[in-house]
Amino acid sequence: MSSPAPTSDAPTGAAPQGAANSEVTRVGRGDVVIAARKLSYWYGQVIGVNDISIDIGQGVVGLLGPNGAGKSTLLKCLTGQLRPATGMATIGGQRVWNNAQAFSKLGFVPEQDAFYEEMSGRAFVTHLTRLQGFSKSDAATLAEEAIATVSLSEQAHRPIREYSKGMRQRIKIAQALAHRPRVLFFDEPLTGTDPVGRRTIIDLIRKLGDEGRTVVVSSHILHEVEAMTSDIVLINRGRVLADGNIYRIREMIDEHPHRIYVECEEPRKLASLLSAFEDTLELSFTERGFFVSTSEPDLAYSRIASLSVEHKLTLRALTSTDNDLSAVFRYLVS
Ligand SMILES: Nc1ncnc2c1ncn2[C@@H]1O[C@H](COP(=O)(O)OP(=O)(O)OP(=O)(O)O)[C@@H](O)[C@H]1O
Repeated sequence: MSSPAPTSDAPTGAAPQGAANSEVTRVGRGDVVIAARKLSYWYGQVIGVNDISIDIGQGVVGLLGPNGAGKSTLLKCLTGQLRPATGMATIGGQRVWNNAQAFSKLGFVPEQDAFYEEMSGRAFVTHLTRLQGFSKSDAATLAEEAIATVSLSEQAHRPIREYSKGMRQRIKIAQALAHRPRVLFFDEPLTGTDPVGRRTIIDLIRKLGDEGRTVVVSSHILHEVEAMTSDIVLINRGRVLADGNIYRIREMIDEHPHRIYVECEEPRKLASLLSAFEDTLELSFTERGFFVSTSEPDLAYSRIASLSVEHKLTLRALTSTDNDLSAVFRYLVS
């Protein structure tokens, strides 16, 4: 599996003027690629993001915060989809808002699906690549490469309406990669994926970061972000918690029981297998699955995956609720 090589016009550049450096959160390696200064956005009276100043270099950077923290709003401001109410965002030193040139340097994987369901995956990626200004044949070649990178070549002729959730995520990733941007944004890329799809996407994101791209990934699940990077920005109520030390956060989260939601064949059987372990603190059932509280989240995730394989209990969902993370954030900001 290979991913397209980045184009040569690598965007690096000076951060915009505005805030004193002491107020600026710095993440990622090397030169500043993405910069925001005093960035704010409101939805009427509701704060989306509030006075964010950040410099982001190369590699994978996790944007971590509970639901409603402002992650999607920040990503939309950084990618030029929303015009900030105040402040500005740049990529490679170029203002992002209303700037087609900056736009062609980035790839965006949105949280929501926005597909033409009848279109094949191949046609979807090719058409969007053409919109970046490539000729028909170049767009077709680039699309094919990107589709191979996400291991969907054999399913690319099928209409998207037939795709599973994981395949939909992967075809969205292919459209973001096809024009070979140096800068990529993923909004909650693991939502609804099964354990195998999750692993594939995590590995791909890590690889893109290792290749020297700047990859910003939002998530409300620490466990997921940690699997991709230790370079993490904490965001809550529209603000960056610059003083959030990730190791301390990890300790605090470990002190709180971690709640995992599982859907599988025969949920009661899997739950009863899990109940034998000391770190399983509580089990509660829903119509289609169950919640398990554990004091050892890392262990519990791998145990659930291996027990379901061993006992042939196909997993349909394995997600973390963000209750524990919200509790830690409330503690941090109070
Ligand atoms: N279109 C909208 N209209 C009004 N308020 C909005 C809109 N989009 C987001 N908000 C509000 O802005 C705040 C930040 O939301 P945002 O979606 O950026 O957070 P998030 O961290 O991405 O959360 P989630 O993972 O739940 O999407 C929240 O209070 C949210 O309710």
